[in-house]
Amino acid sequence: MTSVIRTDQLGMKYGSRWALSECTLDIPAGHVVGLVGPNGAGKTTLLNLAVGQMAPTSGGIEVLGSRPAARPEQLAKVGFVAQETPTYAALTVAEHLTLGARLNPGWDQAVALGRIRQLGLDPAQKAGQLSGGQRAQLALTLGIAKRPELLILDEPVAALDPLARREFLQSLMEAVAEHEFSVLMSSHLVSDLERVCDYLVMLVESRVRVAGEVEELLATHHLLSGARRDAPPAGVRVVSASHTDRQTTLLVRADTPVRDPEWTVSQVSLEDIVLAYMSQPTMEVHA
Ligand SMILES: Nc1ncnc2c1ncn2[C@@H]1O[C@H](COP(=O)(O)OP(=O)(O)OP(=O)(O)O)[C@@H](O)[C@H]1O
Repeated sequence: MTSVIRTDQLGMKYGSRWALSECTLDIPAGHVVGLVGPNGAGKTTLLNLAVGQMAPTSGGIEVLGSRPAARPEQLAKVGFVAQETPTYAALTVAEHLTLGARLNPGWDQAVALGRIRQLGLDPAQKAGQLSGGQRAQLALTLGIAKRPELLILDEPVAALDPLARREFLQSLMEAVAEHEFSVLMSSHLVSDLERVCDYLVMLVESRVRVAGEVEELLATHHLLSGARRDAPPAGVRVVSASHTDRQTTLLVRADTPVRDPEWTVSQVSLEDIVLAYMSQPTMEVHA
């Protein structure tokens, strides 16, 4: 299967500090990938490496089969909406589209105009006078009208209110359904990602903590509760554990169903999984 992003022991160091280390990933095409992790985990660093804005300190990265930004054809295949959805305050909406058309060989003006009309944006309005949500939608329009194979978005909804976030993600999903491109999107808002992503990559303290298809992550993680004890059931890896005087609760990864009568097994949400990995950066592994 084609990979959109493949990294091998990828590392990036600023001064003496690793912002990303030993990052090995192979993300198949055709997914909406959520990139999550606490502040400073290395998400923006990974995205900037993926768009070729900087070169890695160690290891390798391939995006759509070549080195990021290696050739104009490769640049044309990757759209990027950087953090804080950058637009030019002094340019009108229409001028942004003109600029997009000039800079991108695969530019689809019909798609761009259709989206602007659908969003109710005034082509004559300057980007500096748009609301945060409208600016984000304009930046997304530029990314989509480029007709990329992979669209990378760095925290695109961070500054938006819940309604604007929903509208933004809705437009993104409509565009994905219509044009069939892959998406890699970082966000802190796991509940939003849960609605739109079918693949998750989680970074904690500059390392990949977990990566995989959401469906598989949900199928292989469980919440176990039972009488207080220290030992988990056989064959599970404990991701996080909490105890009261009488009860133990474990979030575990298990490749086969847990059928131990001593434990009550419940389903977990993606948010439960993310929070468990975040709260226990050094995961214990039990045989
Ligand atoms: N230009 C830079 N110079 C020095 N250190 C940097 C630079 N950019 C990032 N860092 C450091 O690298 C680490 C990873 O930063 P990065 O921005 O990739 O994290 P992030 O996961 O995107 O964080 P956030 O969620 O807060 O945006 C942090 O410790 C940060 O301080």
